[in-house]
Amino acid sequence: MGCRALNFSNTAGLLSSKETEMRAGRWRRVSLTRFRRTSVCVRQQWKFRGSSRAAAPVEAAVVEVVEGDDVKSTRQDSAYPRRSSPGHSITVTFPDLNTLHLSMDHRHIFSTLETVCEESISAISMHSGLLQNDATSQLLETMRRIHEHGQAVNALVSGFAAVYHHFDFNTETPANGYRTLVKVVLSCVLHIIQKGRYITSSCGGMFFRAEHNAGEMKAYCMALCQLRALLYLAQRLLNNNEHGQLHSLEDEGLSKRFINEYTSMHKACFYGRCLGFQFSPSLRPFLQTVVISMVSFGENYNKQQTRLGRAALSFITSGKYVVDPELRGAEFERITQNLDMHFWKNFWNITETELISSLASIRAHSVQVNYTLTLPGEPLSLPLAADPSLSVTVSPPIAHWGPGPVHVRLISHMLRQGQDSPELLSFSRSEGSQLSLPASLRPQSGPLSPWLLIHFHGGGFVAQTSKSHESYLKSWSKDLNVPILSVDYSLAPEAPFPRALEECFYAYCWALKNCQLLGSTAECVCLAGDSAGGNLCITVSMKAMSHGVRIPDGIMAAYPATLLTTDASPSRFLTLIDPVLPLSVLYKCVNAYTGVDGVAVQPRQQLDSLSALGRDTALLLENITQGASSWLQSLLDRTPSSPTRSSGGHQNVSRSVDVLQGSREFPEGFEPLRSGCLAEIHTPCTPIMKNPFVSPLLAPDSLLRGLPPVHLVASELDALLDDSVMFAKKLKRIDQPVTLTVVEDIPHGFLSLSQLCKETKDASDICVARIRERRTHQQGLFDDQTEKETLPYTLKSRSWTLEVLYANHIVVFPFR
Ligand SMILES: CCCCCCCC/C=C\CCCCCCCC(=O)O[C@H]1CC[C@@]2(C)C(=CC[C@H]3[C@@H]4CC[C@H]([C@H](C)CCCC(C)C)[C@@]4(C)CC[C@@H]32)C1
Repeated sequence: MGCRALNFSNTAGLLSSKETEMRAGRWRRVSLTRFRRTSVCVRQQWKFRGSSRAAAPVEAAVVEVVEGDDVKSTRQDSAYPRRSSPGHSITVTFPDLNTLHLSMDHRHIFSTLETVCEESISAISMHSGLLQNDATSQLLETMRRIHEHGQAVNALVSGFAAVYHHFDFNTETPANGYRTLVKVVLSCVLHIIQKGRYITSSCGGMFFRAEHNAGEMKAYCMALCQLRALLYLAQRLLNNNEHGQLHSLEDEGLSKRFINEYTSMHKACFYGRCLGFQFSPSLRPFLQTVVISMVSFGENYNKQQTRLGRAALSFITSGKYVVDPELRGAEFERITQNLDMHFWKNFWNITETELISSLASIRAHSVQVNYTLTLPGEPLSLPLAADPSLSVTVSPPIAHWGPGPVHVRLISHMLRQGQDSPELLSFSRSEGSQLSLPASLRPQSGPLSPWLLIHFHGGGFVAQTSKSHESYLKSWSKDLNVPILSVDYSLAPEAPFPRALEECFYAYCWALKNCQLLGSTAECVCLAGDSAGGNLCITVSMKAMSHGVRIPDGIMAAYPATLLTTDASPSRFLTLIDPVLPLSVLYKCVNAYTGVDGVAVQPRQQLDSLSALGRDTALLLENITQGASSWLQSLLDRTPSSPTRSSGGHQNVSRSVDVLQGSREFPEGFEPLRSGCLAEIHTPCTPIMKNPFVSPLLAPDSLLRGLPPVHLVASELDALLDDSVMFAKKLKRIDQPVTLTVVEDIPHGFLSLSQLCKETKDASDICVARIRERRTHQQGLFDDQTEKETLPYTLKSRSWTLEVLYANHIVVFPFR
């Protein structure tokens, strides 16, 4: 058989032939290998033209072909037995199932869900007949529940779909928390459809693993039930809020009630089998690794003294969480609800251990300059922006423990003038091997760059450093051909607000004054930051305005936190299901930064890393022995009725919280699943949280007017999406220059994951392009001939291509 195109009438039974034709232009041809006379198989190779989803693989699909060219039915199934016998090759036009829901009406999805439920119920009943065992009856019960949830969720989704466009930033950027919730629900339903189809078609087979499939379905059923609860909460929010407003700013009581609900709701199902179902498939293995590492680290957290020791022990105990997703989910829920801030600081800083940072640096670009510097805490005199003949004195950071130095890291792809000057080197800290190179071995220094990028890292104000963000900064320095100064501000809870802000502002002013030492003429200075760092970019600029010093030429804030109050918003409901930012952890960050936890304030101690490493290594052997025995012990101890396990169970969970029974956030007859362990969320709403320098979204217009152009790059599946949407709207309302780009399918913190897959790399490239846009504005800088000659790798020519690509990255949301 030669190559020919199949006339395909229905994909996964979800598209009508008319729609199929309409969307034909979006499909590409893929090659299929023929297995038997009537079936063909395609694996992980569907691509969607011109979309950021381009590389998203889809699990295997089986297409059944009847006579001629017509496809009778299609199934998607990762577990479908694949025979590897070589066969004929045919070509079929096939859409990406991942993008299918983008082009579909949600009603269609729900009617398919209904059919799938009915078909699977009758197939299971038919095949199991009188010999129903535990697993098959569980499966039947689960399908019935899904059917019921599906009907209720369908009505809710229709309600949101009718109004959610009112909350968008503009028509080109259709994104807000309501749309996100709907998208997450539909993604869950599509997973159920896919698994349901498989069950229907294979439950009669000899190799059908009823118990495994019942477990999978049950997990998705629980997820759907909890998502239904979130939709009810979001519906309340929608009814309560003013037109176009996403946060419940006017009603603190409502947020408190939501938080009470949240604390008791079951979450483990989102961290077990369904972990990261909402994200791009290429990220799921990584998320699994992070969650497994986290629970193993958490289990050993109180037992061990050192980070390295804990890491080794965690590695050993992680085995049980790999094989048992329910146990993993329950443990993750327990950890996120109860462990203290220091656990998160330690775990989030795990990337700084020698082993992980050297692994990460293997793929990172190499740079000629990577120095850590300590800026002395001395007053600076800077010219007034309004009248440069006058000057203003900027005092060093003083909050909480008086004047002190500020730590920074200078990263530059190429060595430039000033960067090897004795004056700069006098600020250097021990790290940075290039500094010790004899002059003869040092690369020749290039010219000063006309611009400078100042970076503030994320990490919830409590964790991470410029080093954790080094890998993407190195490639930015190359792509943008710019020196980058990343600030290692002091972290909470030891250093609450305003210490970090003061340090960042001081570093900004120092860089303006000493730009030549950093290899720049500072004709164009941009600020960039992610998450908590995005917040600092905005607040540092506000501080520059209020001090009368020069403001930066542009801001690029990736998924920034702009509102640090406890107000609910639809995207914030994602914290119930998000493995990266669970609500209880966010609260701990906010409380630490705003000083609510009242931890004793003390200057940051710089640990002598060499002696720490020595001590770590000494304890490592001891830990490994202990770890191995404790893992064996835990395996022996495990019984099916152990308390941790039972919290993942359907029935146990729903009965576990009597206190909240009868709470009426939900309609009669519905109750979400409850958790076995309550989260401890301490939520005082203090005035400091409303301080505009903590929550710039609440800043009066007068404080925001005069800000430089702000480029926000947010993630559609991020709990902080609404923070970006509302901040962009606020700036637009007062005619401030602002752009909002929303990327799909990747979580909060995607910059830290930019080496992981194409989607995160593309998102990082968008951030680069947004920063580059500022430079494009400064035409003069671009025409600098010396710059072009000495730097052949400048990506000026590529920027056009990228700009075309970006248009596709702006979320095109289908559910209007
Ligand atoms: C019920 C509704 C009420 C809603 C009320 C909401 C109230 C919330 C209020 C305010 C919100 C704003 C608070 C401040 C937000 C700050 C956010 C903020 O800055 O969050 C960052 C926190 C660190 C992190 C999670 C992140 C990004 C990347 C992550 C890193 C990626 C890889 C790293 C792993 C450790 C690597 C492991 C390797 C291994 C295989 C062992 C990992 C996960 C470390 C943590 C970071 C985002």
